[in-house]
Amino acid sequence: MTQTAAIIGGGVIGGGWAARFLLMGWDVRVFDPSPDAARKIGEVVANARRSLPGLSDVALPSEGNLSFHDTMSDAVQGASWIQESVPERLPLKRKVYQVLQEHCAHDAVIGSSTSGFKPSELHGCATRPEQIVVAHPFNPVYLLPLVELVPGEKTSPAVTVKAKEILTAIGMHPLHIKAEIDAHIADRLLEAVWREALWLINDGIATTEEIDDAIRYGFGLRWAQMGLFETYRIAGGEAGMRHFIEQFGPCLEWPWTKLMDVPELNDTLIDKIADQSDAQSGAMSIRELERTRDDNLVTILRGLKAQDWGAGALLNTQDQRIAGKPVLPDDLSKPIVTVERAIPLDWTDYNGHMNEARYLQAFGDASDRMMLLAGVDADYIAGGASYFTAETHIRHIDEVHAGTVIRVETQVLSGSGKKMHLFHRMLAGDRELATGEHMLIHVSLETRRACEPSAKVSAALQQVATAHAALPKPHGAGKSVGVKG
Ligand SMILES: NC(=O)C1=CN([C@@H]2O[C@H](COP(=O)(O)OP(=O)(O)OC[C@H]3O[C@@H](n4cnc5c(N)ncnc54)[C@H](O)[C@@H]3O)[C@@H](O)[C@H]2O)C=CC1
Ligand SMILES: C[N+](C)(C)CC(=O)CC(=O)[O-]
Repeated sequence: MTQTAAIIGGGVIGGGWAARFLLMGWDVRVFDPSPDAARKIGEVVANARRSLPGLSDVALPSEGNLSFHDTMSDAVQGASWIQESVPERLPLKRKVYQVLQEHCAHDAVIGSSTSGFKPSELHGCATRPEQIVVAHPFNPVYLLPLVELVPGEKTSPAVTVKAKEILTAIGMHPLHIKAEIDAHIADRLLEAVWREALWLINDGIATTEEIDDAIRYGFGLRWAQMGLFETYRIAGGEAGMRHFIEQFGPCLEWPWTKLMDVPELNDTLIDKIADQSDAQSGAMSIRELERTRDDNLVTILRGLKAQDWGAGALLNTQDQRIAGKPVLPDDLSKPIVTVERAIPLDWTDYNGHMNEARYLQAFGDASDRMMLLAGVDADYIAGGASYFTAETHIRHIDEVHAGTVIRVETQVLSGSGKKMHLFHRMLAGDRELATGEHMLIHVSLETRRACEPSAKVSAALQQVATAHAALPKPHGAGKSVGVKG
């Protein structure tokens, strides 16, 4: 059954939550008194639609239904998750809980996006504090998986468990923070960097652009994949963390930072920062900057996916959860769907459509899936045998663009002996985009020479090939590159 999330406050963060829930198949009900809320959320959801589905190598659930409501009482109807993302003002947040708890389900999770308030501060005079937990996300919520999950003393442990389950199911990484502190973990770290950056501008040492360059050409890249401690462990050389601390620990007592001192945010400093930021980035609109940010994040995240590391490993686990266990379909009277996915942003090229290399990647993924369905899984490969592709013929029939959901249907032309002869058709709906004919040979990973597959794999392939032999020979099968005239 489709689940429902209520979004209370649909600004930058509420819009991001709405987009993530929606694209993960939830119905989303929004309450925000601003007349601009529907337009703004529409724009955030449009950004999410072009970026999020391509992070996954399998098809996401069908998108849920987005609706806007005039009252909070209406918005929370049927919601099992309620996310409060109203402005960072404690009396306002407390008032919101009072109103929504009069109308929401008692077993719904109420998450707060608060960047800085502790859950016990939010609990204040709530009717049922046990329902309320801090769920602090990062912008853009639809791409970044981290959510700091901070239960308060009065939060029910069952709510924390349910919150973890739901956040994991929508592709997030709930980081359970056991102690309540102002600004949780990440904003405490970010604020230290932000404070130093303000000093550097105030003192005329660096501009906004120079500070951003210092981050994005250097340690920002490192932090995307290993964080602070693993990075510094490596920086200690072979002696690791102990040597690193010996060498750089004393610097903490030197005047490298301005510590807790904050520059006065007077008009002069605010004008200086805003003017420098305009000079640095003013040529692009916020929406253009968002799209550039999203393109870059998708590329980084997909790179981490290939390494099965950090946030990329999380995405791979999510894909496996969605795809389920590979089993041959009962009905073999038609080709097998071996790939169903959205085209990622980084698969397109200077012609504005999917690059030719990615057709091979999609067909390669289809062959991998067929191998898995036949029983050639990680254990089989670790046992010393696999398939190598010996020959490929791709026909490019129609263009395909980022975000389009494609499907590859695979017909097994032959599966006897050492050969696996596959014919893949790539489609978007009924539109044929490409075909790929592939000959794979079963090999011993020890000798690197052809050998017979196991009896189990052989039988599975034979079963499919026999059933598929009743299908018409696919158009284009057995063709070489055509030369007309
Ligand atoms: N902007 C950011 O980078 C991040 C913000 N947060 C947190 O998310 C929360 C929201 O922040 P933003 O989205 O940035 O603010 P925002 O100003 O973009 O959005 C707030 C939205 O709440 C609406 N609103 C005001 N009163 C309301 C009410 N009584 N009921 C329902 N909606 C109401 C406003 O119309 C507005 O659309 C804050 O607690 C903030 O600390 C968390 C992570 C990052
Ligand atoms: C600036 N901020 C405190 C609202 C930032 C956050 O809370 C998280 C983020 O996305 O950086």
